[in-house]
Amino acid sequence: MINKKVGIIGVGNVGSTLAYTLAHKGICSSIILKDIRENIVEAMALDISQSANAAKSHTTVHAAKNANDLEGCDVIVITAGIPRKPGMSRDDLLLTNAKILKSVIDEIKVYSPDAIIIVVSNPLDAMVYAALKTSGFKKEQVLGMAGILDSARMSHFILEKLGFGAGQIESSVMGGHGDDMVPLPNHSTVAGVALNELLSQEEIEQIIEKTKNGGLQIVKLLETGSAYYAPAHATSLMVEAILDNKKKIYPCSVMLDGEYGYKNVVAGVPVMLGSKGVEKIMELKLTDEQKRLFANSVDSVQSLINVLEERFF
Ligand SMILES: NC(=O)c1ccc[n+]([C@@H]2O[C@H](COP(=O)([O-])OP(=O)(O)OC[C@H]3O[C@@H](n4cnc5c(N)ncnc54)[C@H](O)[C@@H]3O)[C@@H](O)[C@H]2O)c1
Ligand SMILES: O=C(O)C[C@H](O)C(=O)O
Repeated sequence: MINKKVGIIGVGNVGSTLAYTLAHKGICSSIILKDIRENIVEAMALDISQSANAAKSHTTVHAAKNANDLEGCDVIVITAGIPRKPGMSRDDLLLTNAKILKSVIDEIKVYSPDAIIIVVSNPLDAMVYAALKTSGFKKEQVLGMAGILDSARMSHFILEKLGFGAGQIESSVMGGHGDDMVPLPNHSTVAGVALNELLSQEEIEQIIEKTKNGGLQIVKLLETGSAYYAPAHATSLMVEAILDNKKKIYPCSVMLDGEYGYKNVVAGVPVMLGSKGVEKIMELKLTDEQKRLFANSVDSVQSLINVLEERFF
């Protein structure tokens, strides 16, 4: 924890909630916030710093005045970009957010070339690819947050159906963070009990569909943007695992290099996180049907990458 610095670029709903969460967990010595909305980011930094002081946390929180305030970050989280609104898919954000991401990466390259980068902006997997490509950083150094969120949503829907098991549900979701993500019921348990011993196949299918639509459900209700409490908490777990070299295994969006039979494409898979970032990719045993669904999801990410390659890079 000593002398660990976290940068958050994009201090809207997810970024500010993440800053608040990290400041209260006290897992880093300083947090630096950067956004194009200068007054807003200053207000956020003041408010979050004051709440950290109320909580007697030793984490300091500041707004970046200049890009060089990002110097020496151990981890930088990128949430800069626009969220979708009702009627939009995450993929509709592709070119707008890629442009924003590139400008952010240009600064990180100069001031924090050794930072581990966690991308949150959507469409997530394509943004991780864009961050890797524009930064030229090692593939271990750049990853995306989505799998922890999608798994938490699956746990929520399992709990909703069962009515018991709160805090004891382990769910697993792989693939791209899009409409064809791949929930894995056979790798999900309640206090170690297999899901199919607790729920019928039909109930499990309903949970899978609800999980895939979990983000959209909130977008429709909010009307002005997308979820942020669960995304921020999920990101804080990744930051913590990296800062504390915890070697925790979480589903994260990473560049595949032969794992699961794919190369040069990004998708969500279980990853060991430590101070070097992505320290290991774990290969789960998938059924033939899950392999087919994963291939489908990877294809969707690949088609976004193809658009970036043709129209952006
Ligand atoms: N990966 C996931 O699971 C996940 C979950 C939630 C949200 N998201 C995505 O995260 C992104 C942010 O969501 P949000 O709800 O916080 O949106 P938001 O609109 O509340 O915040 C985005 C912030 O980015 C800032 N910004 C824009 N351009 C910038 C730039 N060049 N430099 C610095 N800051 C810049 C904006 O000023 C704004 O404060 C969206 O793309 C959303 O789709 C992803
Ligand atoms: O749904 C969205 O657009 C935001 C995010 O990807 C989510 O899943 O909550």
